[in-house]
Amino acid sequence: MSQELTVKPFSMYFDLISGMSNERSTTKRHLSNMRGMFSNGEALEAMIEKENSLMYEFFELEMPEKDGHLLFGTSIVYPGKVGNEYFMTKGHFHTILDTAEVYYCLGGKGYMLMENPEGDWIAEEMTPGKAVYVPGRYAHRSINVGDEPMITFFVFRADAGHDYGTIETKGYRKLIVENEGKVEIVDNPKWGV
Ligand SMILES: O=P(O)(O)OC[C@H]1O[C@](O)(CO)[C@@H](O)[C@@H]1O
Ligand SMILES: [Fe+2]
Repeated sequence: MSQELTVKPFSMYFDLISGMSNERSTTKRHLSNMRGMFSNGEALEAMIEKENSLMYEFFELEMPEKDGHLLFGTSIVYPGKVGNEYFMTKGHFHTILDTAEVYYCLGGKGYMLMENPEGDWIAEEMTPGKAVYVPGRYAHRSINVGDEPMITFFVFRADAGHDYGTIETKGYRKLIVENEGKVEIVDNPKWGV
C-alpha cells in the first residue's frame, strides 16, 4: 500500500484561547535556540544568563512528507523583546520553494514578515480573525508586538520542508522593533553580511 493511503481521517482539538492541544506536545524554542537571529546578540546572551525562557512553541504533526498531504498545527509566540526587537520565530523558506502556507490568527497582535529572494517584502498585520496567505517563494516569520501570546493556526503542504540556512546566514531584510513606544519596521543593517 502506498504511504499516502496509510493516513486515516482524524481530528485534533486546539484550545481557541491558548492555542494548545492536550493531545500532543509542542516543539519548543527557548532564547538559547535563537542565537544569531536577533540584531542585538549581547542583549540575548544577557537574557539567557538570567533565564533561558521560552520564546515560542508549536505543534509538529507527523505526516508523510508527500505532495497531497497537508500539515497543520498551532504556533504560540510569547511576548517580549531582545533589545528593541520583538520576540519572533526563526523564520524559514520552504525547501520546495514554491509552496505556500496559510496562517489564521487566533489571538494576540503581531506581524507575518515575508520576503522573497527577488527582494519583495511585506509585513502583514496579524490580529484575531485575520488569515494571511504566504505565497510560494516567500520566507515567513511570526513576530509578536503585543503583550499577550500571539497564537496562529497554520496549514502547509506536508512535503514543503524548512530551509533555515538562508535566514541564518543572511538574515531578514527588515526588522520589527520598538522605537519610543511604537512599532517600527526598519532596514536590517546586517542583512546579507
Ligand atoms: O520554523 P520556525 O521559523 O522556527 O517557526 C515555526 C513555525 O513554522 C511552521 O513550521 C509552519 O511554517 C510551524 O511548524 C511553526 O509554527
Ligand atoms: Fe512554513
